[in-house]
Amino acid sequence: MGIPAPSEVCGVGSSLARCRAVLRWRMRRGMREGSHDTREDGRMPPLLLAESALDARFLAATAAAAAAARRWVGSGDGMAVDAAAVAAMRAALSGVDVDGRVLVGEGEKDAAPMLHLGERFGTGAGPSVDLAVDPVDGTRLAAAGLAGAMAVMAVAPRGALLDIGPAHYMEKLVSRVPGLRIDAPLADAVARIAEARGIDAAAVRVAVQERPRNDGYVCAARAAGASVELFEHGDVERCLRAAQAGADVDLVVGIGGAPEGVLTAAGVRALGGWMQARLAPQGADEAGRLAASGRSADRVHGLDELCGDEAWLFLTAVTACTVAPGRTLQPGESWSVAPGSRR
Ligand SMILES: O=P(O)(O)OC[C@H]1O[C@](O)(COP(=O)(O)O)[C@@H](O)[C@@H]1O
Repeated sequence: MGIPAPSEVCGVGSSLARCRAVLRWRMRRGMREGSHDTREDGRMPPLLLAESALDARFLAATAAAAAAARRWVGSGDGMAVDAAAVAAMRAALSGVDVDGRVLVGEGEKDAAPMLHLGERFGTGAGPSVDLAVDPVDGTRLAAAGLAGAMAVMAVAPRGALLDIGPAHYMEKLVSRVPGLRIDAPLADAVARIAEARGIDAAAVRVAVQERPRNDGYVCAARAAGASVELFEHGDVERCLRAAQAGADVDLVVGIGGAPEGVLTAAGVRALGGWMQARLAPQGADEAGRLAASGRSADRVHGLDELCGDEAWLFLTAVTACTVAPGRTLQPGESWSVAPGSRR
């Protein structure tokens, strides 16, 4: 693993101290300013978004999407929520000084307006980046005027994000406690969390998206003695919380959206959390497309494969979102997590 980039959680703009830290870091890594060439070892150079204020541009893109979507909060019209967010996000991304590619997007799954897979964005100047994006995670929450909707994206060096291809669904396990295995009985995870926190299994809080496909996780968590929170939408918000100490949730587990899984990984990694995932096709069509694309639903992906170690997460609340213990973003408020923000 490389030397972690100096970074901070939240906020647009760089402090003088942060700029000095970036310079020191770059000198240690021996990098030339503005260089995006492949290094001698064949790896891409680090993605230094903050030093060129590109982080602010990406955060502005989620802010623009959220602002446009807010017009439709409570309207009952989820398509309008998504369409407004997508148009605003696309416009905001067009002028960013990157050679950008949408690698992971959502629209096809819900037949919603979308940023297309493979779509290019940016001016072409600057670093080559890949994007995992959900213009609004929690579209139906926003349409119903409920909390938990956000405009969100992960940005990483080209090739660093897991290319999920035609996958729509993914099994996820997210926690603050390292070493949990998605292919082990859920009782093991509950026991390890209880041990790590010095609490009884009954005090371990597991969040599961309420879907028939997730009934088995609910039964297993309850059988292990844990307490289960069922939620309707918005697994990104809960996964981010589960990755942080002191949160109201210890573990998020179950099958949810695959794109959300990839962009969640960027935040989980940067916050020092733990995540494993595997593609989980729902139905023969998705399974067939996955197999035809050469992807396996058996393979367990850790954070290295999901997002690498240089991915950023950017988000803006469409409706109120609690992204960290004691940190509720009000509509329009933004938050970013830079690589190495571990705390
Ligand atoms: O609603 P489905 O099809 O079960 O998919 C689950 C996914 O949908 C969501 O609940 C909402 O996502 P969108 O608002 O982007 O549609 C995600 O949080 C979750 O990962």
